[in-house]
Order: sequence, then structure tokens, then C-alpha cells
Amino acid sequence: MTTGYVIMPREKRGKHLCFHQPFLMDATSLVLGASFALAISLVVYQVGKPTPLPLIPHNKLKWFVGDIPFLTKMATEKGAITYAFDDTATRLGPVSQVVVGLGASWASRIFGFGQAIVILADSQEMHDVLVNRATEFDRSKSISALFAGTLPQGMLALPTDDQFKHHKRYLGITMTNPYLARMTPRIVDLMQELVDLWSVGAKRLGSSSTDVIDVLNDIRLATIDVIASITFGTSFNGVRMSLDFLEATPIAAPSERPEIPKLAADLEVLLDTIGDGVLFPAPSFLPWLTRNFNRKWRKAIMSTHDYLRGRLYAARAEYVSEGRESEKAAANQADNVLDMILEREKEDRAKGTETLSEAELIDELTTFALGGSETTATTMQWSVKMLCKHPDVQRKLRAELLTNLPAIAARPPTFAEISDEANLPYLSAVMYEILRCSRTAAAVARDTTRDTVLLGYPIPKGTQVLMPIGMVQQMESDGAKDVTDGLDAVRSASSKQRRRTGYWSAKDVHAFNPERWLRADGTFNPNAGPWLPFSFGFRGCFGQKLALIELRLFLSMIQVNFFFDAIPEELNTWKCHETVTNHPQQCYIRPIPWESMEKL
Ligand code: HEM
Repeated sequence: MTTGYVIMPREKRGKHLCFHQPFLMDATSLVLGASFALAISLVVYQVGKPTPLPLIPHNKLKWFVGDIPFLTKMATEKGAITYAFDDTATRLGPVSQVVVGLGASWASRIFGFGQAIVILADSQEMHDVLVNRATEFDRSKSISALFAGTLPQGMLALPTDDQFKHHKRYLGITMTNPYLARMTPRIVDLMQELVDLWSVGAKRLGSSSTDVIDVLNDIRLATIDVIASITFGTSFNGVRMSLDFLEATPIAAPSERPEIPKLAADLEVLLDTIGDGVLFPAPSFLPWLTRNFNRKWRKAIMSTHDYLRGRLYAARAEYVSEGRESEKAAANQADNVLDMILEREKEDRAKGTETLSEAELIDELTTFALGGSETTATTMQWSVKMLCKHPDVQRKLRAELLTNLPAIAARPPTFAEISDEANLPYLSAVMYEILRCSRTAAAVARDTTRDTVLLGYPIPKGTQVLMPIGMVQQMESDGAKDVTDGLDAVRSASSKQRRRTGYWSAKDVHAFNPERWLRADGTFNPNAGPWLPFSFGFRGCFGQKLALIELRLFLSMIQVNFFFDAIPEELNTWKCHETVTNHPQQCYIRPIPWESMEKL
């Protein structure tokens, strides 16, 4: 008889139990696992989904990285990351955004995993932001960070605070006409050295169109020499050394050059270090990383500072020994920034007002040297490339110079002569067109200091607003006039119906055409269309007037001496390489002295 229970054999019992236990455990862990995976996915989704700013148009974004692959692709393919901003604005309209990493998400805000950068691509609104809305938009922190390692107390790195304002007032006098007039002979002497160098090179060129001189570094050295001469009172003699070398070495090829002077090489290291930081994803770490981990930079900054300190002490000693201290300060004899600073120091001591500390002075001298060389060099390099392609422009420019300023055939021009726009309208037109087409500084950036609105879009405090100045001046044409005019309804009060410039014609907006700057009567019209190479407003380019004088002297002195023959396309491509400025990869010339041209 049985009791109704099935007594299972011990081994079967075990198996029975063993069979059900794992099943029960698997079901539980499946549910748990699924919930866990769901929770993780939700977290990953929340964390990894790039967050654009609401309402503002954007590209299709990739998880975790947002627009980074697109930015990288444009930087690699086109040589300049700023083309990604141009491209986005062209497709998406006057206000758009690129989302870096996680964009405007909470993870970005807390851990710095990215940002949403707003792109403003409308010249009228850009002018308004830069000029009239400075209290809402200050210098971008990520741009300042590029310079903060090298010149922490220089204008390029400072926010718009009292220290910045003091520096700007202190040094502003260097950009006034009387002072620029006194600097002009220094610039002229160094441009003449460049002309002499290219004259020697030209004599050694063969007759083939591929016989060319590589002038990329000549121009860079010339601008370093100029800025050293007008800032520290003495050139680094980079071009002079090249000229001496070429003259002393008859067998040297036209492009052969000696090693560049140590001080110029140091400045190049500093410039390259700043340029390398442009694509660095966490700008706030840059100054710290540069100071602690870049040995090449450390050596260069130390020797630059030693040199600057030496120049400062020597200039002070000279100033006192020459008895200039007792002269009337208003006489202002200085023809270089250092001497000017000494004159100011004397005035300030007499008035009891604040002077600059030694560290501040050194940083501002470095600012001049760095801010004033690469930008101008890049523009000059693009300018010879453009002239090579436009023989008609060269002939017209030379004709204007020889007709309206005949003295230039015998001696270099003075400041008053060369800056006379009414007398030299074509020179102004060529220079403006070179600056319009060269994209030297392709974009400028500001950070919002409070929640604000741009063309109707809400922009939160702390957002970087990038303005593609290079693209706008090259693309904003009457073809999009309806769109631009239509924005009046959403423009800020200070911008409404205040367009300052005309529109470029859609037919030739991309072409190099200096004529666009001339009125029907041949006079120069600086407001013919959008032009912002130096940006605008209180934080616009400090050295604009100096840069324009340098460019006018460069263009007129080279053009009066040489015709730049056409060179093969493959030696004059538009390929670029972008750091702080947008450099051409090549810069070759075939200079032919005009006397030889006339004999041909
Ligand atoms: C063709 C030559 C030049 C171009 C295209 C150029 C362009 C620019 C641009 C676009 C900016 C940024 C402005 C902004 O953020 O709104 C700037 C700033 C600056 N530039 Fe130039 N620049 C040139 C030559 C010079 C020269 C010769 C100097 C000499 C001292 C100079 C000194 C500076 C300084 C100190 C700043 C910072 C100003 C500030 O933060 O307030 N630049 N430049």
C-alpha cells in the first residue's frame, strides 16, 4: 500500500530539484537583467544623446559625439575646421548650431563633455552683437584660453575687465596716426629688404613657368622683422640675413635660405603652440598643459621673456642717459612701442596714475609680436597668390601708383601719401578685396554673459556664439536679400533697419574683383558690401590700422618693382592649413622686374 505520496529515489529528488532551481533563477535574473539593461539604456540614452539648444536648427547628430565626426571630416578634407561652421550656416540659415560631444546636456554643463556652439551668419546682426551688445556678449573664454598660457596678462587673453580696459587705454596711442607715421620708415626699410631679396632671387630664375621662388617663409620672416622693429625698436634681421646669404652665395638656388634667427624661431614656436591648441577639446586645460608639458614652448617663452626684459632695461637706461626724461612728454618722439611706453610711464609717474607692471608689459609686448605677425603674414601670402592669378589687376595697380604717386618710382612713400584713400582708390580696393577673399581670420567668437535672444532664438547664458566673418563677407549677396531683409521683424532694437553696407552681387560674389569696391566715378567705397576681416567693436582687432598701413606699403612696394608672372595651377592651389589664422599651404612667385617686362 502506498500513502499517496511518491517517494522519489534520493538521486532523482536531487535531479528534480536541480532541474527547477536554475529555471526559477534564470527567470528572475532575466527580469532583473532586463530591468538593469533598460535602466542602463535609459541612463546611456540620457547621457549619450547629444543635446542641441532648443529651437535652433542643427545637423543630424551622432550619439556621444554630436557633430565631432562632421567637424573632423571638414577639417581633414578642407584644411580648416571653420569650413564646418560655414557649411552648416549655408544649409541651415542665419542662426544655426553645431553640437560638440554631448552639446548642451547636463553632463556637458557639469563635466564639460561638450557644448552647443551657436553660429550667427548675418553681417548686420554680427555688427550689432560686436558693437552695440557688448554687455551681453564678451570675448569667448575658449579663444582667450588659446593665448592664456603664453601671454596671461596680454589683451588677447584678458576678458573685458578693468585690467583689459587699462591696457587698451595705455597702448591705444600706438595705433594713432602720428605714431603710425613715425613707424612708417621702419616698415618701409624692411619691405625694401624683401624687395631686394626677391630681386636677387628673380635674377637666378630660369625661363620655365615652374622656376619659382618659395616665399612662404620670406613673408613670415618679414612680418616678424617689422613687428620686432616697431615694437622693440630693433629688427630680428631675418630677411637681411637671407639677403646677405643669397648675395654671398652665387650658386645658391633662388629659394635657398639660411637658418632663421633664434628670436624669430622662438616666436614661431610660440605661434605654433597657440595654433596647435585650436582643435583641443578642453580649452580651459590648455594653459596648464602648455606650461607643464611643452618643453619646446617653455624654452621659447623663457628666451623671449629674457630678450624682452633685456630690451626693456636697455631702453629705460638709454631713455634716461639721452636726457629724454626731461623733455616735454607731449613731444612724443617715440617711433617704437617700447619708447612710447617709456614716455607714457613718465607721464603717468608725473600724474600719479597707474602704470603697467613689468609682467604686464612683457605680456603686451609679446601680444604685439604674436598678434601682429602671423595675421599680417598670412594676408600677404594670400595676396601674392591672388596677384599671380590677376595680371590685369597688377597692371592697373602699378599704373595708379605711378600716376597718382609719381614719387614712388624714386623713393618709398610716406605715411600720409600711402594712407590717402582718395588719391589711391584702386590700392584700397585691391587691399579690401584681398582681405575679403583671404579668410585670414575665418571666425570670431563671443560668450553670452546672460540669457539673451538672437534673431528671435533664445540663447542661454554661457553659450559660445561663433561668427564666421570670412564666409559672410564672401557669400552674403543680393541673392539672399529677401531673407536678410525679412529678418527685420526679429532683429534687436539696435539692429533693426540699420544695415550699413550694400550687398554683393550674387553673380560674382565668389570672384576676386577689386572693382566691386569702386563707385561709378572711380572713388573708393568702403561700405560697398559686407567686410569684417578685423571684426568690430571694443574687442575687435587692436592692430587694424597698423595692419592696413603694412599691407598698403607691402602691396605698393612689391607691385611697383615686380610683375608676378602666372605660375602653374598646381603651384598655386587654394589648399590651406588653419591654426589661429588660415594659412595657404603654398606661396610661390615668379617676380619679373617691370624693366624686363617692358623689354619683352
Ligand atoms: C591683416 C592683419 C590682421 C587681421 C586680419 C587681424 C584680425 C583680427 C581679428 C579678427 C581679431 C579678433 C577680434 C574679435 O574677436 O572680435 C583680432 C584681434 C586682435 N588683434 Fe588683429 N588682425 C591683424 C593684425 C593685427 C596686428 C598688426 C596687430 C598688432 C598689434 C593685431 C593685434 C590684435 C590684438 C591685440 C587683438 C585682440 C584684441 C582684443 O582682444 O580686444 N592684429 N585681430
